[in-house]
Amino acid sequence: MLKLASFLKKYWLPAVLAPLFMLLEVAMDLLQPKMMAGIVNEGIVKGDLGHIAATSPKMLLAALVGLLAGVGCTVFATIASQSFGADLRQELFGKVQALSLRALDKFGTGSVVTRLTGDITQMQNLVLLLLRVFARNAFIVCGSFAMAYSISPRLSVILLAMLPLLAAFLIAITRLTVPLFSKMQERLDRVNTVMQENLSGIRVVKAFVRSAYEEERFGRANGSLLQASLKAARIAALNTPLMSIILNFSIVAALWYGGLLSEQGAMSVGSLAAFLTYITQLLFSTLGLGNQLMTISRAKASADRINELLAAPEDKAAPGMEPAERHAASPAICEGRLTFEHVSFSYDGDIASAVLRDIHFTAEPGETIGIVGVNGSGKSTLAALVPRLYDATEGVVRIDSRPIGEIDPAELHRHVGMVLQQAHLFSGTIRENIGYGKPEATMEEIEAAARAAEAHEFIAKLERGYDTVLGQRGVNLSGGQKQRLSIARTLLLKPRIVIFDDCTSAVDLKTDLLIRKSLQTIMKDSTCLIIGQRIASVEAADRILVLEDGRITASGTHRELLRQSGLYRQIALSQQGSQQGA
Ligand SMILES: Nc1ncnc2c1ncn2[C@@H]1O[C@H](COP(=O)(O)OP(=O)(O)OP(=O)(O)O)[C@@H](O)[C@H]1O
Repeated sequence: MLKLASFLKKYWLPAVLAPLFMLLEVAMDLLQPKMMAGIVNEGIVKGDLGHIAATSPKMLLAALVGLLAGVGCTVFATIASQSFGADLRQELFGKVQALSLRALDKFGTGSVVTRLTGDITQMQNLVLLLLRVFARNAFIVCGSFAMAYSISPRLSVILLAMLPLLAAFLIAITRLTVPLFSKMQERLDRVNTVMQENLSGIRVVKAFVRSAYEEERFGRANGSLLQASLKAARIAALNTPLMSIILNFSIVAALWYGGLLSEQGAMSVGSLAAFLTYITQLLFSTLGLGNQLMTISRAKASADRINELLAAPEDKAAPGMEPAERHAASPAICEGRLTFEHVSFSYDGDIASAVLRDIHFTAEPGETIGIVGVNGSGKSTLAALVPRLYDATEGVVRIDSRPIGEIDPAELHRHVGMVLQQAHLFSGTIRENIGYGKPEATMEEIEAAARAAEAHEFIAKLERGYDTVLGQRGVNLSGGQKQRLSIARTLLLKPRIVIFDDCTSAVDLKTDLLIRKSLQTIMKDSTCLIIGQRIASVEAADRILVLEDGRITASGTHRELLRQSGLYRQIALSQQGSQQGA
């Protein structure tokens, strides 16, 4: 938890002022019983009305100062905790952007979302609590003990005897609750995952009339969260009564002794009343501290989860090289020669379960390489290694003879463009979406990229053209239109190496042909990898690689492969009818 405290450094002033104001408020509160004792002893018992008249305005002033100090504390504590939460959220979001896909796969989206929202809110609440209520209770405990001690040291020492017992109890309950709160947050991850899957796949759910099943699935996740919450709550519920027993026991002992002293005339009634007020305050504030310990336990579980995400491996970190060194050591990609040197890859890092094995080929600058293979043969995985979405488990991927691990990530991404199978668009205008990778692009550049991707025609037909606002994930476009926009987005960057990962699967064959023709012109100097289910998408490539079970089993031109590769011939024959039909 202390690691995260560094996020509070920037807001040290409000973080210091808040408890100071609270200290002032508590001091004012603690003065009241003492002044009241004076009124009882001097004013009421001795009938000194002047004393009452002189003390009353002081009590009012103390109350007013206490009130203002309380407001000040709330304002500063809110500034510090909200700013702390906002910075932590920003940092964590930045971290998520930098995380390797392997790490993201491990955490899962639901868990990342819970950490970014629920866990950070827990931490934010903790800071607010520590600066206000916890500080108040801690000051009251110390202050009321000091005041009680100033009235009767002998009586106060009895209260001290309870401390070891109380400490042992609080340590035990914290040990019990932290793992339970961690479990609660994990179950919350599951609830978020189910919710996200449902919302992003709501069309499938409706098409398959599976709402009832989805509700049941959500109910299971929700029920298991409830169970974990109740278990934690049951333990936490023991906190107050057990602490009350310990505290009340010691207070009864102090009172019994206080009564004796008063009877013997060793203690005045007013002092005994003030002493009682102080130890009652002490009792409530200690109970408050105990309850707040539950919030701290919960925040500790959240802090561990946030730290786990902050410590997760980042993308593109070349082993043994600092980013600055990498940058200095990284000349610009100039030719765009792409080499896979005996590359194998496994998603879980275990070579025994590799999905790519011994991939070895070179794509020369300006060359177009087609990659075909059945579903699951490893085509998209191979493509993902080029922009380092994943790193090769064995072997090396090189660009212009340099291992890609040594190329500055920004440089790599500037020169490697990728159009993914799933066209993912963002809410915003069409213009913003095409210009996503180059926000400074002119309208002419955007339009040229859209024309090359055969998207200009349909955009021009829209009422607001390039200023048409897309819904979340481009929901108001057809699948083929989305794919064309995502092709335009990549073409705008004019990358040296460009990968088209089956990105025209939803485009009709005629448009696919037009796109490929314009690509041949616009990308003639770039190295292209075209992954395609359709032979028509790759047949014009300079060379085609056939991928089977993660291995390259044949390589050649369309004509050569028709003769040499049984699988290629099979795929080509199976598509002949549909192509002729088109
Ligand atoms: N994120 C992932 N984690 C673990 N395994 C994965 C992941 N993505 C893909 N795989 C596995 O890797 C293998 C290759 O998948 P890949 O997506 O590269 O195939 P593909 O040839 O592109 O398939 P398709 O033609 O269906 O797109 C498959 O067996 C798949 O189950």
